[in-house]
Amino acid sequence: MTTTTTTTTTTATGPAVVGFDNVTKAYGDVRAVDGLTLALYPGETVALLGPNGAGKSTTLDLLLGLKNADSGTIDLFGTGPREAIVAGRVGAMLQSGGLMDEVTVAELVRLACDLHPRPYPVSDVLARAGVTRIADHKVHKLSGGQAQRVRFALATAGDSDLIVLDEPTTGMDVTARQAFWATMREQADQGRTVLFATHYLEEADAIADRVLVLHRGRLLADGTAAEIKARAGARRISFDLPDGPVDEARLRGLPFLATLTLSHSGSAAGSGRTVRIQSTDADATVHALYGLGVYPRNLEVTGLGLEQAFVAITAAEEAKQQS
Ligand SMILES: Nc1ncnc2c1ncn2[C@@H]1O[C@H](COP(=O)(O)OP(=O)(O)OP(=O)(O)O)[C@@H](O)[C@H]1O
Repeated sequence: MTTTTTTTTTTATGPAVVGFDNVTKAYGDVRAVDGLTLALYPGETVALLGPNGAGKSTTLDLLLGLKNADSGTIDLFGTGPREAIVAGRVGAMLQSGGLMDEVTVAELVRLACDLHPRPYPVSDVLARAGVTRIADHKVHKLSGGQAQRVRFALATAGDSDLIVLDEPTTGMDVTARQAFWATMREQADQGRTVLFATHYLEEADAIADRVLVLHRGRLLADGTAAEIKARAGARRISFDLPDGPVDEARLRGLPFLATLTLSHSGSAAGSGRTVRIQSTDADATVHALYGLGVYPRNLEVTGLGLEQAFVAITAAEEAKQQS
């Protein structure tokens, strides 16, 4: 089966820092990563998206040398993953990365700094990750969100060129998330590459310069969030109808309709109906709407959000594979 991907228009600066060339990794019959080819460049913030089981964690594990590929090659900074990690080129924050028990946050961060070839001062690392206040707390007594911040501190203990994050903000509150992403943006602005896997599509939309969509171990889409949304094709149309009879069947007969919902919107000014449509050709649908003699109020035509685009793209791929 061939899978098409959109072409990225991300401005690549300099040679690739990460290269996957036709990489495959299977667990028994399951191809967790299936012929993956991609390149990442300095200064990019890249979101790795995909439904559960798409192969995101396996891809990151291969990148970090925690698993070996069955075939294909992985290049990091002109070497293999393990050499790059030993050289301190990569900082990583993994989903389930166990933190040592019985040590304090400061002790653990100091250890990570000691191990890094180009460490930052411990106090800077603690401050950047927002854990100075809990520096003398025992690691095993931290809340989920605090433990995530400590993992973040460990990933930024030294001057690495690539930062790899697996579901980094899980368990963080809104303030911690915002501070976290502001720091990551700074890291990317300084020329580092930030690669993160996430299930929070609004984060990917807001943060990432480039979005990779994985599906069953294959790269389904690669582009900016705007390109991915445009690729999904559909647009949303919403409008209000004044009080009075509505011929719902005629509305449902509009061309290029994917979905239609009708809801009542009672207000002091009177009650009416709000119609929400997803259309694969919004211009034609709106034209036909006027043709029905319907005069919509507050008409809005907007693109899909990244989340809806993601669902549309992955559902279309599922349908293609099952047909
Ligand atoms: N150690 C393992 N042994 C057997 N199968 C595995 C193993 N690790 C992953 N898999 C399978 O490989 C596929 C890809 O898993 P992976 O964890 O990489 O996906 P993911 O995109 O990170 O998923 P999630 O979003 O749920 O974390 C899944 O079908 C998973 O069940």
